[in-house]
Amino acid sequence: MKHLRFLNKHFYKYKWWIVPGVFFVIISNIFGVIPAQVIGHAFNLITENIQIYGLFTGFERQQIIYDIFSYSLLYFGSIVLILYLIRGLFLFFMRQTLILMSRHIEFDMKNEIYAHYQKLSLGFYRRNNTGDLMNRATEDVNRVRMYVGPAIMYAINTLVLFLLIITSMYSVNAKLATFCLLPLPVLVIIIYFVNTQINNKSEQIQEQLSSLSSFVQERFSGIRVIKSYVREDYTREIFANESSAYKNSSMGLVRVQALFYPTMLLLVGLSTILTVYIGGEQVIDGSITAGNIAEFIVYVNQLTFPVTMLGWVTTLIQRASASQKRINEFLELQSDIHTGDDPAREVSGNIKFEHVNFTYQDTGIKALQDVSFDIKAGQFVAIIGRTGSGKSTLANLMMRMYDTDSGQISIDGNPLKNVNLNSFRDQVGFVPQEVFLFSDNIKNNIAFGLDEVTDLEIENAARNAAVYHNIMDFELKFDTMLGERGITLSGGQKQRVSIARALIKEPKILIFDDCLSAVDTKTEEEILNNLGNVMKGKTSILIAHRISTIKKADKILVLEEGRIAEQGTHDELINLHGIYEEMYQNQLLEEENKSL
Ligand SMILES: Nc1ncnc2c1ncn2[C@@H]1O[C@H](COP(=O)(O)OP(=O)(O)OP(=O)(O)O)[C@@H](O)[C@H]1O
Repeated sequence: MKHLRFLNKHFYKYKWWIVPGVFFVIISNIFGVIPAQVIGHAFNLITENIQIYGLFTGFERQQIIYDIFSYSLLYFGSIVLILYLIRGLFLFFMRQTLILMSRHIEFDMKNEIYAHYQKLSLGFYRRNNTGDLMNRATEDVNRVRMYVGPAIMYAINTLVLFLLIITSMYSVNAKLATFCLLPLPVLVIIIYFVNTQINNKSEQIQEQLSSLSSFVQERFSGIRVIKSYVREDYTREIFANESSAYKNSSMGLVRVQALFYPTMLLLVGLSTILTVYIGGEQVIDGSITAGNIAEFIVYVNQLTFPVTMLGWVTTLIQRASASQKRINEFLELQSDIHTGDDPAREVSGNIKFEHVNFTYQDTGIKALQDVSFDIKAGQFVAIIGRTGSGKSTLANLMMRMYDTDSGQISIDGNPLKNVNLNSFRDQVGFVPQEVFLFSDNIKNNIAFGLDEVTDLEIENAARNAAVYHNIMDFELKFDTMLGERGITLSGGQKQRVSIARALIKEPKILIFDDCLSAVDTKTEEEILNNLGNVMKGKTSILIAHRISTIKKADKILVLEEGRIAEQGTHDELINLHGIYEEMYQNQLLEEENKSL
């Protein structure tokens, strides 16, 4: 329960929804209880007048008595109807305040969680899977909403109704009231246990359902592999097994639910029988009227629904508490990357690494060790090395996606940790190794990093990234949709669209993380030529595997197992006769073999 305290700030914010909401609950219940008393009076009227009516059998006056009698009944009936209508109106207001408030809180919570997630560093996203992040922002928030809305509303409703009915019952007759209420605690306990069972089974079903959806999602994403390996029958069998577990659990749930309503009706029936039996004795004693029995039967029936709700509300609160605990776990996390205190300033493009060490915390892999180098503003620097040598890690550290364990990275002489992060990242064009394009049109994908952009700027960026002609070949040109809702670009086209996204920013520093790998050598040359013009006087850092790509670089850093093994220009490195030269010779050999 203590986790739900987090919600107090929302309750405070929406106090002017809660106060009238509670008021409407009280009023609606008052109008729910009064009709029972009116029905009691009507019942008395019937029992008393029916005898008088009988006495006048054969007399003319009998018709007059009948008229008065039926008129009075109509009058009572109308009163009951009006009272229930008023109750309905207040019930409407009650839902309009309390349930609407819960929707507002749900909206605020989702926004708060989303904004918080965005602040957290890459490390957080490495440690937690996307499914879990999404569940907390949707399913868990939904469960909390069920607490702030329906659970609170029904809890107040039940409390008010109980107080009103019990007071009314005891004011009529204490003995009858006690007997009438006797089965109710048993009903509460049974409902609580049955509800817990239903809940456990529902949770189990929910888990099976999400595993079934994940299975289906994965298999359909990999449908090409399934078809090529002719594994359709095998996959269908696994699906049938998974789905049969889901069916069995669902049938278990239906069994428990089937038991629930008869049990409830049995206990309500018991209460009614007790009311009639004990009430009948009291009527004979003369301590209550027959109308009181009718009144009590209405009360008992009115209590049934809230009592059922009580069990439901308890489980809603338990679920909400568990969900809020999960939400709080993430909300209490602070990003390990904080922006520096320096004011936002224009970047010149000098980058310096001094004895930088970096280990991935989750795997313990030492990705960079004692890395030192210096990049002057305006230089074209290339980074090369075998796979896993730490090239992408280096690029990520430059973007401050992670912080170094030791050593220092400086930008224009200022430690990166002091630099205003948003302003710095705004001035860097970063093309990551794993290209990511949004399910949107090409135009919006290219313009992603900017708030305002002209069509001409988008076209120029596409030209510089050598993807303009490809885009113009599509029927809808720059309006072509990508992703699930649109066309699938080839690997090389994707890379070039994401290069255009970086170039349109006119960045002061450009970082290409192996993003020319799927581009043919001719197009690569075109892009590099364009870069020469666009990035004149600005710093470009290119991570690559092909030496032909980086030959012209002002400086080449050769990484080997997280360390800088060699650095210099192409000619200098060839003369070293080290790793670089070996890589160069191997690549020349490969080219020769290909041309044979
Ligand atoms: N997010 C991560 N969490 C844990 N370990 C990682 C992570 N990213 C990379 N590594 C490990 O760090 C080392 C360096 O990886 P990195 O991606 O920097 O290499 P790379 O030179 O860019 O490789 P490639 O050329 O194949 O892209 C590798 O051993 C890799 O397994």
